Amino acid sequence: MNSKTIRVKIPASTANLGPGFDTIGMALDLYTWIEMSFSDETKMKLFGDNLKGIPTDKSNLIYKVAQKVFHKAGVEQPNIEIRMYSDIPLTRGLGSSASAIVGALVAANALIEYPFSDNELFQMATSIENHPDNAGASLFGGIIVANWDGERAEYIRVEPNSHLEVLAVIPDFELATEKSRNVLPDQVLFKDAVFNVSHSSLLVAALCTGNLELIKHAMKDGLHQPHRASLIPGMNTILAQAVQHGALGAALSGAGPTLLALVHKNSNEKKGLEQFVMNQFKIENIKVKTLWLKPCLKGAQVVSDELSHPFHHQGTSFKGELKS
Ligand SMILES: Nc1ncnc2c1ncn2[C@@H]1O[C@H](COP(=O)(O)OP(=O)(O)O)[C@@H](O)[C@H]1O
Ligand SMILES: N[C@@H](CCOP(=O)(O)O)C(=O)O
Repeated sequence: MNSKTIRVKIPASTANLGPGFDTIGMALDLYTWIEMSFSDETKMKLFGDNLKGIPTDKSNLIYKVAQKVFHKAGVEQPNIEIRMYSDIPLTRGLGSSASAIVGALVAANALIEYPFSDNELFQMATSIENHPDNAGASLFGGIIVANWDGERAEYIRVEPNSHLEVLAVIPDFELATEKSRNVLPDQVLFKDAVFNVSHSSLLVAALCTGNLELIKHAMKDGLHQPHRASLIPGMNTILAQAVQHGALGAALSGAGPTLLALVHKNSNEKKGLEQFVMNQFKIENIKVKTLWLKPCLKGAQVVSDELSHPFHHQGTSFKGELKS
């Protein structure tokens, strides 16, 4: 057993981008940090408010995913120490589970000297998370267009246009992905399928060519957002009117409840858009937090500089140890 400590920084992700259900994802500059090392006994320490309620025993997701990597590599159930901090809120549609899974895979793989390629990690991440767009975005950064047939995932990474900025509006209630998937129908009408194929294809073409003006026509969905609207009061109005208030396009982020607007970074309507969205949620008596984010170009990275790690910074968003 080696005595090194691996530190990994993993971006959040927004899935679907409207019509690209389970297909189009984008990494965002909001991060989870994981430290992993071999140890005499298994220990976990969680830092910061966002990880409240996460188990610190062997049922922990990071622990279980890391053990899958060790098992696949023929390393039998080592004890590990895990330390983790996250700025990504849980169950809000910003891919916290995918970032955790990707972080565990990357950290465990690095700890045992990289037996698995990035593509093998992508296959493992997708088979655990089930959403290749979240998993791919957290692993590779940028925009990921992906598919998953239940056995194998394919993806293409698209470089986000440098003018893109993102307004994330995060309601103060949780919505588990499972609950938000349970409201979806088993079957859809042919015309709704055609609507989504055409809009999703147009969106990918717009993102690939940097045609930001097309986004407002392309970022429309008839497959999942209408069914989820009852879970997010105010969503329909916001999505219908965001473009009039300066957004390039708007969508439910992942399974929600976060709403996401794509915005030109030089737009002079940013404040107005933010105010509009906050007002709509206020009408519904829902408290929200707004974050201006950028697409994250880099995926999960092993960080060698110990001082760049938030555990070692005082005065950042680090709030202290929760439990050990
Ligand atoms: N850093 C983490 N460590 C352990 N488990 C995590 C972590 N982040 C997320 N999870 C698990 O994933 C769940 C949230 O997943 P999900 O409902 O898909 O929402 P999200 O949109 O945030 O991915 C959490 O309730 C928790 O069980
Ligand atoms: N395509 C999935 C995306 C789930 O993403 P999350 O960030 O909410 O976990 C869906 O829409 O159900």
